[in-house]
Amino acid sequence: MIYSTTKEPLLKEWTSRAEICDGLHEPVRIAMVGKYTGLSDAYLSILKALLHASVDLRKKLVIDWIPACDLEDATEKENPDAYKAAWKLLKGADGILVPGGFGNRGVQGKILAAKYAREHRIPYLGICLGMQVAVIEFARSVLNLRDANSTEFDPNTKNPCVIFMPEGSKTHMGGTMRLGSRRTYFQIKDCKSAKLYGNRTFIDERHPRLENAGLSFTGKDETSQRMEIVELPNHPYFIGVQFHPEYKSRPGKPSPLFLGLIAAACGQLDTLIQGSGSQGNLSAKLGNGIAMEKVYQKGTTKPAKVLSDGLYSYCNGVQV
Ligand SMILES: NC(=O)CC[C@H](N)C(=O)O
Repeated sequence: MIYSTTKEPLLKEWTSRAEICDGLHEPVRIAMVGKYTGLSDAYLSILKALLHASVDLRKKLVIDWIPACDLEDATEKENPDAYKAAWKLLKGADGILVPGGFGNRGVQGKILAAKYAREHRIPYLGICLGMQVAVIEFARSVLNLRDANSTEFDPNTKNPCVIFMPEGSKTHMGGTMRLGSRRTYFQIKDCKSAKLYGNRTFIDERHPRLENAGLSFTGKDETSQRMEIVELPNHPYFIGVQFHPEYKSRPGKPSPLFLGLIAAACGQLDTLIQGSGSQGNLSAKLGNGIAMEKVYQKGTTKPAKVLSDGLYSYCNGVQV
């Protein structure tokens, strides 16, 4: 019975992606500044999302793992070699990603990474905690609120710029988070994140909080109480999101924000954004079901023709 219904597996899409992936040689270096850098599986969804986006843009993904603690002043004294190595990697990166996380350890290093990205105009994507540290850093450095902090790290801070949600637990890690797929409404049309999501008025992304002033809060929840997306409008690419876009990234359907990071890291963000929008036809199918139709040749900024079978490139899990 089974034989009569089984068809030839359709592997063409997968094999063509794998072939393209194997042939990629132009590197894009992304610094992953996290807490569990010795255990890459801790960031598996993010690695896959980075891979989906870089293969789509025909770049060979190189991940530079940077333990956030190693960027901190204390490490300079205790372990100068680790400190030097961490800063060398950060300074050599084309783009910086600060993923989600909990607890105090490494937070100062993540804040320093966000500061470096902001001041040196390096493309930055902050996810959840990565968004929160970007906001804390902005409040401290730009708004001069020296003790600005999240109440998760300093419950007594006079300048809380990240707060516990009133309905969540204040005692359990993770009790602070919104869970599942939630709607985010774009507040500003002319921002990079809205353009990358095809100029839609809202998106549904998955969560596993935030209030402030100064940065551009380009996406909020349906109550406009919770900040979901922050951007620095005058920076080449500096975006923080409270949700986790990596969960919706798929082979052939890369997450728009990861595509944006990789494109910005390669100096191709304008080309990518120009191809998006209701009239536009960017590359491949983006997350959230947005259809995109062009792919990019490696090393060029010109869209290339779609693969012969109309499918897009990907490889199955090769990590550098
Ligand atoms: N997923 C995360 O990065 C969580 C960030 C932060 N610790 C919070 O609870 O809001």
